[in-house]
Amino acid sequence: MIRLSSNHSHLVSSEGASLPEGLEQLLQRRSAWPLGLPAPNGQEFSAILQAAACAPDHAGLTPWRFKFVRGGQRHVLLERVLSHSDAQTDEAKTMHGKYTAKLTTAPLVVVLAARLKEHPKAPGFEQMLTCGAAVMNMLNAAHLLGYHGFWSSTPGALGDILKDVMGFEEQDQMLGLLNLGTPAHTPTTPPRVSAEVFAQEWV
Ligand SMILES: Cc1cc2nc3c(=O)[nH]c(=O)nc-3n(C[C@H](O)[C@H](O)[C@H](O)COP(=O)(O)O)c2cc1C
Repeated sequence: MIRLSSNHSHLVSSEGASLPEGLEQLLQRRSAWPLGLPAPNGQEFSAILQAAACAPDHAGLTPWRFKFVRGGQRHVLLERVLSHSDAQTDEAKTMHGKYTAKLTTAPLVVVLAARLKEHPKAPGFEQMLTCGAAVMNMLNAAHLLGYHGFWSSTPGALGDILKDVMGFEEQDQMLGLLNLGTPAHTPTTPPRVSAEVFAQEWV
């Protein structure tokens, strides 16, 4: 059994034994930006994608949809995005630099979407939570493989443009980008919030 340590700063087993290595590793996960090479290789990325399928999924609806882009193809995608009619407004033009950074910094970019269905037992919000869990599983899988990830938004028109350019379906809701790769320097990050802030035993 896992419990809070006496100073509530970390988790220990009830016997005071150290945690399983996998959990110790999980507790070290941090996002990082910017990301560069190396990126997960094909086999590693397959495992990362498969981790999405381990998300809890009420009624087994598989409500997440991803399209990914890597290497030189990121620049092909960027060109299609920047030349899209929705990217020609004055407002959108001010975002071109941001779109460029978002799509071409990390070596592997997964474009995330939710494809929700009507279901009598699994309402849309549950399906959306499943999508979040699927992405979180991918972040954790990447971390366990020694890479870093960064989940980022698609500001302005970027989400809708990617939806169109990459061939998502009309009903898909864009959920941002999962960037994968390796930071140039190990990020220094603040400590995590203590579990007692958000979880109390009800007695
Ligand atoms: C859906 C979603 C979108 C996000 N978009 C951005 C973003 O565009 N820019 C940003 O700085 N952080 C964004 N974040 C937060 C980062 O992904 C990251 O969680 C944050 O920097 C904290 O790092 P940590 O994961 O190590 O706690 C987003 C998070 C989520 C869940």
